Amino acid sequence: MEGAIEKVLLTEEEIKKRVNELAKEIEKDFPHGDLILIGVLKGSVIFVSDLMRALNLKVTMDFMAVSSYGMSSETSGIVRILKDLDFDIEGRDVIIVEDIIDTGTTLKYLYEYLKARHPRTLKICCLLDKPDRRRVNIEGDYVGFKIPDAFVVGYGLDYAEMFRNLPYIGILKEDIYKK
Ligand SMILES: O=P(O)(O)OC[C@H]1O[C@H](OP(=O)(O)OP(=O)(O)O)[C@H](O)[C@@H]1O
Ligand code: HPA
Ligand SMILES: [Mg+2]
Repeated sequence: MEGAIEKVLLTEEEIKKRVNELAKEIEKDFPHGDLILIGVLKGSVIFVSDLMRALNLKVTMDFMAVSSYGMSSETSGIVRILKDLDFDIEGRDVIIVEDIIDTGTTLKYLYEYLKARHPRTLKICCLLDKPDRRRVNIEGDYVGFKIPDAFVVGYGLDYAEMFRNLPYIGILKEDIYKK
């Protein structure tokens, strides 16, 4: 697996430190807790599980499954909902937890979709942000790292479903996905 990585962009330690900082920012904004974290399957699974444990607050979690990349390294531009929420979010404080904002297509769609259910607040927490690639206007409220325009894997992020289990975030070698 390591042979497919061009360069380590963020080490396990750097990620851990930043996740703890993000948790502190969220605690400051929601001191009374009672938050719903919505993880976006599957990429955010590792991040949401670490973030949740770093939060010293009353929180619950739910998941949505959407897919726009499929087995490719380019977005299809079409977001499909594969699994909706299990719980009502009306009047609740909700944070969407994502691994990455790339073109913004996925989050823009999800944000509008969830906003229509009238949560009290709706925020976005994403570990990675690739601003150079943005196609639609959407920003994270809590952002871990701004990264350059390169296809990254690890810590939940995949290429063709692989590499999600790398403990760090690495840039994938171009010949892996340009074949
Ligand atoms: O800003 P965008 O260009 O929309 O890209 C970001 C989205 O793409 C990836 O999901 P993917 O569709 O690959 O599903 P996955 O989480 O199961 O890997 C990633 O996890 C984000 O959800
Ligand atoms: O750089 C990326 N890596 C993995 N999945 C992604 N989905 C959007 N951008 C990326
Ligand atoms: Mg993916």
